[in-house]
Amino acid sequence: MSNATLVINAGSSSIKFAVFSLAENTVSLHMIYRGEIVGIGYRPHFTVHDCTGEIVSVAKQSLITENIRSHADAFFVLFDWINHSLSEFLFIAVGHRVVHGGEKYSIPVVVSEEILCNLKEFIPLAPLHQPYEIAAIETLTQQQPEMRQVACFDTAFHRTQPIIAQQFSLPREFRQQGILKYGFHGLSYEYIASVLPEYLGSAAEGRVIVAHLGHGASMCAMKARRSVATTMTFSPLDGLPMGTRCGAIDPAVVLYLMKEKGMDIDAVADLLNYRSGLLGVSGISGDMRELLANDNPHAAEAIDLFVYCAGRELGSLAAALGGLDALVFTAGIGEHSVVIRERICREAAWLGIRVDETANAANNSRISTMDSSVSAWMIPTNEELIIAEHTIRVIGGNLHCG
Ligand SMILES: Nc1ncnc2c1ncn2[C@@H]1O[C@H](COP(=O)(O)OP(=O)(O)O)[C@@H](O)[C@H]1O
Ligand SMILES: CC(=O)OP(=O)(O)O
Ligand SMILES: [Mg+2]
Repeated sequence: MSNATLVINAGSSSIKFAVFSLAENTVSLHMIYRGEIVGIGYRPHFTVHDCTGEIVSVAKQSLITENIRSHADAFFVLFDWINHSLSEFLFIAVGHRVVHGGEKYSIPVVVSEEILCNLKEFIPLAPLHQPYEIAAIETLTQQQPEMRQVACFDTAFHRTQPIIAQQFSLPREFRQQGILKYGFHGLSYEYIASVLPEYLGSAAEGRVIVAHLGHGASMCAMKARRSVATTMTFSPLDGLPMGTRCGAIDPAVVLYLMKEKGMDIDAVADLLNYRSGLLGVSGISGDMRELLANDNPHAAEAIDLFVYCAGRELGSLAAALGGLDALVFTAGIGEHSVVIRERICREAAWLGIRVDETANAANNSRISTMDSSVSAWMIPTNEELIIAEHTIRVIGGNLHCG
């Protein structure tokens, strides 16, 4: 049996996972399997790839996949696959993405009963993520009580931001109560920051905006590879419009809906989290790929709004950085949608970005022309690797990555 670590990354519409083997003495990490259950709740699909990128399990899963209607179903299918297919590995630890760590958790931790209790307090702030991440930890605790489980937080990367970027203009006592701009997608940004020099060379230490555009979407302004500002704030609801989330909205809209339209808290929460964004505006789907393939004008309107908001947020983050050296696209939409990348780059032409249509269409890493004063890039994210590295370090491994 060889030692391995399992990583679970529960997103709002997907559960991604990866298995890393661990060499006995050197403790170096090698990814051996990577898989995902995507489209949970609308069009579930389960795939597993080996380290060469070959699909090792999918066709056989199609029957099971039909039964995945919720994150709970997805975990059942995933753990069943792991128990049956990975019996040659001895898992020494499991690393989890946990979206909200609040003020208290700014570094990864080994999960205890007390920590789990604290993390449950953040469920109302991240209802599309935190419950599923906690469910994954609890399911594993039941199955294997001795397993060390490490929580790695999406919020942690942003704790380097200047206080002014983390503050709301509310009376001081609210800050003491933890009403702060936390920021999210931090594990993805941490990975991108770690590989930026490989792509950008010395420009990696300059002013870079990373656009994590997935089912949830945000942007992060980095100076010298550290977060200085981001579009998501107190919860993963703020900033850009997303698959089903509204993004930035005047808080008076909430007050109006409740006071004048008789909507209660649950109805408003449901509206803003599950019925808005691309889904709400199009009335068709929250999935960017489906909207791009649909010729209904409402689909086009939802995409136009997404691109427009991304363009405006880019301007705001460039202002926070005092200029811009590079723009990086990542996550589901950022990595795969040639059209959205090109349109956002065109919105940012005034900042000095000139998209290279051929390079963009070919999904090259560099997607801007060589004479573009601000370079643009597509860099696939790898939240799982960052989680695995943290997990091994937290349990005391002396890590060299491979
Ligand atoms: N080829 C593509 N073109 C456009 N959008 C895509 C493409 N591939 C994936 N996407 C979009 O990426 C989003 C999912 O991103 P992902 O980062 O995997 O999600 P999650 O936030 O659940 O981790 C969906 O909106 C999906 O439609
Ligand atoms: C924080 C967040 O929105 O995550 P995801 O993009 O995985 O939904
Ligand atoms: Mg994600």
